[in-house]
Amino acid sequence: MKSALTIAGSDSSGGAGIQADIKTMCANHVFATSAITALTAQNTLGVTGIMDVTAEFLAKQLDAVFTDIYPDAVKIGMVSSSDLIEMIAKKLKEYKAENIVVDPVMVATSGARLISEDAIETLKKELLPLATLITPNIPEAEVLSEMEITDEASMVEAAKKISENFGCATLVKGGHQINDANDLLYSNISYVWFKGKRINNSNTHGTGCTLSSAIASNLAKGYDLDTSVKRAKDYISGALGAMLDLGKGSGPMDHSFAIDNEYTTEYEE
Ligand SMILES: Nc1ncnc2c1ncn2[C@@H]1O[C@H](COP(=O)(O)OP(=O)(O)OP(=O)(O)O)[C@@H](O)[C@H]1O
Ligand SMILES: Cc1ncc(CO)c(N)n1
Repeated sequence: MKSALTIAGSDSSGGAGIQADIKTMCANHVFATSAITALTAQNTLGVTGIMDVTAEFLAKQLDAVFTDIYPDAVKIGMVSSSDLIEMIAKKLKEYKAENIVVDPVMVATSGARLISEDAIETLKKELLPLATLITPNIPEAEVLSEMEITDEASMVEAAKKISENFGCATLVKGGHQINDANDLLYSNISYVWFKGKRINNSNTHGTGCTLSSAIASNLAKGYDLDTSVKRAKDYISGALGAMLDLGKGSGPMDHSFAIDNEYTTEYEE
């Protein structure tokens, strides 16, 4: 069985972060290992507390995983401080990690800030150049490209800028669009749209974490980038379309849809 490592924060409500990543990897038939960057006290209404691990303890987790169950892909999510980002970059280089998907998490669905201002600079300098793929949502793509995104043409322009600046592929996610949910993949000087029908479901807690973990899972299984994004887009559409409604705010998605219905057949290896 292939394995994927998630380096991310814990979400006590189970909808985003490490918990979403592990559920997604499992449902995509990949063994999930983890290195936790922070604990968050969080539910569908918001984040009430964040406690970072130390860089030394993060390094211990990464050493434990890389020296034993070497990952076929790595997904990186919430990393709030510069010293943690620097440690991750150091370890990814040391262990020659491959298939690295970076979800540049900045703000939670509920609006809470999950990265410090100075850490954004470290992310750009140290981590993004190591990525195979970066998966910003529209506000994150605006920060990384230093331009405004107002339509599909500016999504393409921003994705191109990010790819050129950091030397990797970029998927600008369209979850924040008004009418559509179209994601744009820019890689090797060309681009492709992954068109999604917008699902009328306000329970979108953890969509970004889930999508990036599904992409990492498919890369771990050996699919090329385009196919991995296509399969991940199908997965997120299924998980959102299952219309789970838990909690008092923007609730989590249903990962068991992939186990319960014919979707399993498509994803069986
Ligand atoms: N209502 C929706 N209907 C269909 N697809 C959606 C919807 N909302 C988000 N998506 C899809 O979910 C994926 C994640 O996109 P989104 O832009 O929501 O990421 P994000 O903002 O990083 O997520 P998060 O809320 O976890 O931070 C994308 O593939 C996007 O197209
Ligand atoms: C731990 C964690 N990571 C990422 C997100 C982004 O959705 C979140 N809300 N919580």
